[in-house]
Amino acid sequence: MAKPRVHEIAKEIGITSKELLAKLGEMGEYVRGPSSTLEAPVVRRVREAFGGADETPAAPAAKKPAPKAAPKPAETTPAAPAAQQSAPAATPGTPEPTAPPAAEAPRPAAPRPAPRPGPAAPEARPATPGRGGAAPRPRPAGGSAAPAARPSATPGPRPSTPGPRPGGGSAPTPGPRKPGAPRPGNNPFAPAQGMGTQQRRPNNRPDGGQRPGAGAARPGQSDNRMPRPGGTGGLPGMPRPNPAMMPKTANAAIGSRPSRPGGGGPGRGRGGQGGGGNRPGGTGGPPMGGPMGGRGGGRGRGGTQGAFGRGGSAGKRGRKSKKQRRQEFDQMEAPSIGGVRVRKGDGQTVRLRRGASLTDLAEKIGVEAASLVQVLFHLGEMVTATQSVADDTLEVLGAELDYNIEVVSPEDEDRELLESFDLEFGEDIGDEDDLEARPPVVTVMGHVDHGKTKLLDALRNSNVQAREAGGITQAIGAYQVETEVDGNERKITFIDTPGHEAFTAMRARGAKSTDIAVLVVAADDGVMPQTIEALNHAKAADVPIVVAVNKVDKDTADPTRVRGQLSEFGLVPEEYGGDTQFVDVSAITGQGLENLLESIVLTADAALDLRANPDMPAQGVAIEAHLDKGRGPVATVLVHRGTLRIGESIVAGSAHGRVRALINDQGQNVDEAPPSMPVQVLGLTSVPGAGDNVLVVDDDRMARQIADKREARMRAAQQAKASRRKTLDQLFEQLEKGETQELLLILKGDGAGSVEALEDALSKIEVGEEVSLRVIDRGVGAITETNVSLAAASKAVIIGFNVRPTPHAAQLADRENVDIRFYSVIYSAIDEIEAALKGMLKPIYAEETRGHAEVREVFRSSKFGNIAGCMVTSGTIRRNAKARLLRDGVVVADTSIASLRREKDDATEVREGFECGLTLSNFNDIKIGDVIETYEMVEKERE
Ligand SMILES: Nc1nc2c(ncn2[C@@H]2O[C@H](COP(=O)(O)OP(=O)(O)OP(=O)(O)O)[C@@H](O)[C@H]2O)c(=O)[nH]1
Repeated sequence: MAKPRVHEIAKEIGITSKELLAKLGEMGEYVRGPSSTLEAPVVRRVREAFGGADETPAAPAAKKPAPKAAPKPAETTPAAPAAQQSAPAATPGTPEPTAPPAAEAPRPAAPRPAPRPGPAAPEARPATPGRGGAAPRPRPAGGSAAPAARPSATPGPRPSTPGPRPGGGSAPTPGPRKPGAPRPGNNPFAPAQGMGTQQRRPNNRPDGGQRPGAGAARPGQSDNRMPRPGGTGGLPGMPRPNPAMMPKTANAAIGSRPSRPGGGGPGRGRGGQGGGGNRPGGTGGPPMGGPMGGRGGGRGRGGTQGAFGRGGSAGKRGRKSKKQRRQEFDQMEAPSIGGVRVRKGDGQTVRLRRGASLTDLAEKIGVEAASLVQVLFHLGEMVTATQSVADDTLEVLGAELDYNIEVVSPEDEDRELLESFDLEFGEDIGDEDDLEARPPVVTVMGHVDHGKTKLLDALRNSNVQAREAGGITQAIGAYQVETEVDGNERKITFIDTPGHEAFTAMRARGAKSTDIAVLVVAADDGVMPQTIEALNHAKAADVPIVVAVNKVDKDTADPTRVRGQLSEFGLVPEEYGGDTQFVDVSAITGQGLENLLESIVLTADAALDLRANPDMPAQGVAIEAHLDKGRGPVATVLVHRGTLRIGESIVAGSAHGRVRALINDQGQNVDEAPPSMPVQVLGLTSVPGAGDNVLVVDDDRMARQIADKREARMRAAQQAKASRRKTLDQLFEQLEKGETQELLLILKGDGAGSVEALEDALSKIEVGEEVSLRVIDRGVGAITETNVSLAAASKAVIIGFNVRPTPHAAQLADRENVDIRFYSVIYSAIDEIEAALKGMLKPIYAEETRGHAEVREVFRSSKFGNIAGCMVTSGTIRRNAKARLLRDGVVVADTSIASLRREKDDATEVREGFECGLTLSNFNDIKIGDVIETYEMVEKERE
């Protein structure tokens, strides 16, 4: 059963393999090489073509039309030839998709290319009919052909495929395809017609893939289809009339595109129906309503097969599963939102990360991202498919489509991220026995001017520990004081940033940095609005409150009143039977400070279980961070659990690094920081944000990976925010104002010092108020992909000072068109950037009127809208020129000349005194008497 190979047949015929391959090519058979095998029908056709006897039994000589025809179709079905011819004929008319097959020349009408309806065509048709499929053939007409084709084709071919196919049905049918030259596969339309399919099937050729459309049609598969009973009749396609299919998704929606010439022919009209319409081949299909239409239409060439397959046989190809079909059907019935058809959901929950794009959503709900873009557009927002979209926008869109969009919170997302590294943040490892008491962390809040800062200073200065150590307290964002309670030395950590805003901002970032709130109320002023606000913030965070009634040294102080006032807000003093500690203090005299410390400790003991496992990789929160000259990024970390040590790899938000040094609140270097101890951490590669969580991980690599992922996520979230902010209105506003231009820079240097120095120097550049410079990121080390992505997203320029980009970063920069400038001398960097800034000074433009035209007539055109018949009354009117439409001297529209005609010809310019016809971009409401004024914005020299 071995199939003959090309070189064998070539030898048999007496030609070279190359010649035979060329001939096969002409016949539309794409065979890979001399050792490729050939299917029997092909062999037969080849022999015929070379005057040999047709050995194939199946192929009834009769059918085969002329030698010419013989070739192609044969592939598949020997018998088919004749039939196919018909098909081909039809094809001719149609445009050729791929057309490689052109070669088929032999076929009547030079298959594909030629639209010409070969004489053969007609004949062919007839043939088809016979097969049952006849009717369909309508193709001849060309467009309509499609439909017809399919049916016929299908039917015909299949049956014919006697040989190969089992039930081929009309086994005898000579190779239908042949004739028409344009084998289905080759024929662009084929898909629609179904011819293609068949052919493919028939062709079991190994090389099937080569066929244009054929790829899919594996021989075997084809066969399968054929056999199908239903299919056989030739109406294979017909059966499936399933309209649903036609409308393939996207196409369906749009559906109406006019059909391509080829495909559409007659059927076109219908084309609209199915998405198929659009496709060349497809078009035809739909009309038929037939089965094929559906498929073909939707998938385009390749798809065709599937389409047919269905009808005929097995859907094995798998082109479309039932589910897919179902989807298509759904889609077809999908409601139209703003003219866009998008399949709706059923209230399902779809989880999306913050900053997800429409493409992400589209993937999850199985629709085209482009449709979502359109739907969103109709909902009033313009975003691209890949742009990050704001949470609420996603939710609104989801609601519109009947999906419950769940935007995964940053906290959840971060938890998932850490989990992927087998890390867990926020929990102590081990059991009860591993836990040890830790100092409470306190935040001081209260109304403005009630003495928060003063109190924090007083507490710090009263710090016994500091005094004894002789250290100088350092403002590192937090400090610890010691106090003796019941004979025990107890520590308390104060966060040095007073105010509930900072407290809440951190909390909003998921950082639980405070155990107890000290609410400062000036005794002379009493409870004030921000006192209540602070109170509410503390309550919301479920943090116990200690009230410091301050300024009791003042004559006007009335501590009792404060107690009474706060009682009304639920803070009842212990002395009144409540459970809130009130302490009278004076930040000035130091009165009551020790009592305050004691109350804090007692409250912590009474209300909280402040314990942590000190023997685990440290976890905490960055409460402050900045870029220090010389030391690089410095972060003050409050350790929550575990003990932070020098040399450990840490990740802090999207920053990472290895702990190079730890400095306590007295400026002393320490080797480790246990729970609740604030320390400055040196060694990070970038500056984390306040509130970022900090954790020690196994190694630098893991730290970097986590940091990079967080960075990417943050960027996406930022883009989402930014994108939301940029409405058209705002854009216009910006344009109109044109006041400021900003040069965004990302600085990368070989050391924190040089980066600092560069930033410093840059900040001193001044070229006027119109332009400014902003460093949006800086760092030490090579320019990374992260830097480039940020630059691309922000349209920033990267300055590399004695550093180079990594290979990947360089490639990305190329791709994204990111400008990277390298310097090794700080002054040349400054000079160049200064020049760049000057170059950004907006050019000055002035408007110059070019011409006027008066509307004398308005012609309505279904194709172009309203066309203004004008007389140019001054200057010239140029196509594409900016234009205003004035009505009674009032500007009704500011647009441009979309098209311009003089008489019946397109014109680029029409001068004064001539008549012209024109249309305006996006403006249709033209009336007689309107005046169209064209103008140009001309750049003027700056002085
Ligand atoms: N007499 C007296 N004055 C105080 C006391 N505490 C603070 N002050 C004064 O009150 C004023 C405000 O004190 P701050 O510590 O700046 O108050 P704050 O609450 O931090 O103010 P903001 O930072 O503006 O919210 C300053 O002039 C302090 O000197 C105190 O106990 N007694």
